[in-house]
Amino acid sequence: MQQTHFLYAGHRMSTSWRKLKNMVHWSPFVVSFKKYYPWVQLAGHAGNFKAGEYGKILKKFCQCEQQCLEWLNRDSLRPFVPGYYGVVEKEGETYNQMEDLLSEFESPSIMDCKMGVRTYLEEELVKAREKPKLRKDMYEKMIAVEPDAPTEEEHRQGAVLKPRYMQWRETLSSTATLGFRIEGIKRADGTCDTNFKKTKHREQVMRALEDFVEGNKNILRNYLTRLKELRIELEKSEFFKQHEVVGSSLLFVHDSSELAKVWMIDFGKTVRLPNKQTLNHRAPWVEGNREDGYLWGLDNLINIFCDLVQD
Ligand SMILES: Nc1ncnc2c1ncn2[C@@H]1O[C@H](COP(=O)(O)OP(=O)(O)OP(=O)(O)O)[C@@H](O)[C@H]1O
Ligand SMILES: O=P(O)(O)O[C@@H]1[C@H](O)[C@H](O)[C@@H](OP(=O)(O)O)[C@H](OP(=O)(O)O)[C@H]1O
Repeated sequence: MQQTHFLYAGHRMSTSWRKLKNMVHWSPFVVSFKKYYPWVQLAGHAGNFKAGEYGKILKKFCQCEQQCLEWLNRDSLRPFVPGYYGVVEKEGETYNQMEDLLSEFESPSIMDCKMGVRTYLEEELVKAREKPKLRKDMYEKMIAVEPDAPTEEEHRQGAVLKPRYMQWRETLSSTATLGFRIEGIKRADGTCDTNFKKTKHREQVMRALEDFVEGNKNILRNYLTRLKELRIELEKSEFFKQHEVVGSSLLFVHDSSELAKVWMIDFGKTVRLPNKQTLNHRAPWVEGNREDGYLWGLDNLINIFCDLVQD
């Protein structure tokens, strides 16, 4: 894999072009909507985004995401997802064009929370069993955080399977115990933190959230209201009932005017269930039932916000 060095967010990084993770892509471009401002990508794959039309961004095309965004734009969840504006070709690449959720804010603070108890699809598990693919990059990411985490065999191979890596990340963070995890935070002053791999316990999450809102109770209350509204809509949504929602995030955005909103983003691994099957998104996952724990995670998140508001 080709290695390269370059600067993002003021940090010198050494990594591959193909998969560049766990860093803030601080202003990969400037967007315009009433004003010009640097766009921020808190998580996800580098190079996935580009500036779109006025107030819009382009994300590398993924058919699964396109289908979800089209449906969601007609569903009761519409106020909680980015507006979708179709497929766009630019410089030989295909993109989904969507609303830039940052555009209505002034120097926004941003947080990405990955939802659910599971971050890989059941079909990924099946594939990994049929055709095991050893990942050296994931082994390296693993030992960088926990040198003793790999088994003897994994150490010998210098590689791990993807589901093994994903499960390790889930139990190291709050995904397995709370049904969500913080992926990254950008504060109003421009400082960023994507070092939440070991943020696992309720108290650690509470401290991170308090820090994110800088102790502002009005912002906490506004987020709590929005999260409760989202839960009501999720419980009614036809889309939500009929999909396994994995690897999707809630994007929290607020600014000093105390405007605070939350949207669902990233539907690259949100898959329609076969044969009219439905999920309740709270039942524990056992392989085959496809439950994702999304609502269980949202319940926990709402509980934590309630406690913070009352503190
Ligand atoms: N519509 C949007 N408006 C504003 N910011 C967005 C929007 N969509 C994504 N982002 C930013 O980009 C980041 C990555 O988004 P997303 O999770 O969709 O990318 P991805 O490359 O598919 O991620 P992953 O690798 O986790 O699948 C988010 O954390 C957020 O900072
Ligand atoms: O956050 P980390 O620790 O860097 O780990 C990555 C993270 O779990 C992504 O969600 C996942 O992409 P998908 O959700 O798209 O599977 C990616 O897999 P990948 O390297 O195979 O893209 C992992 O490397």
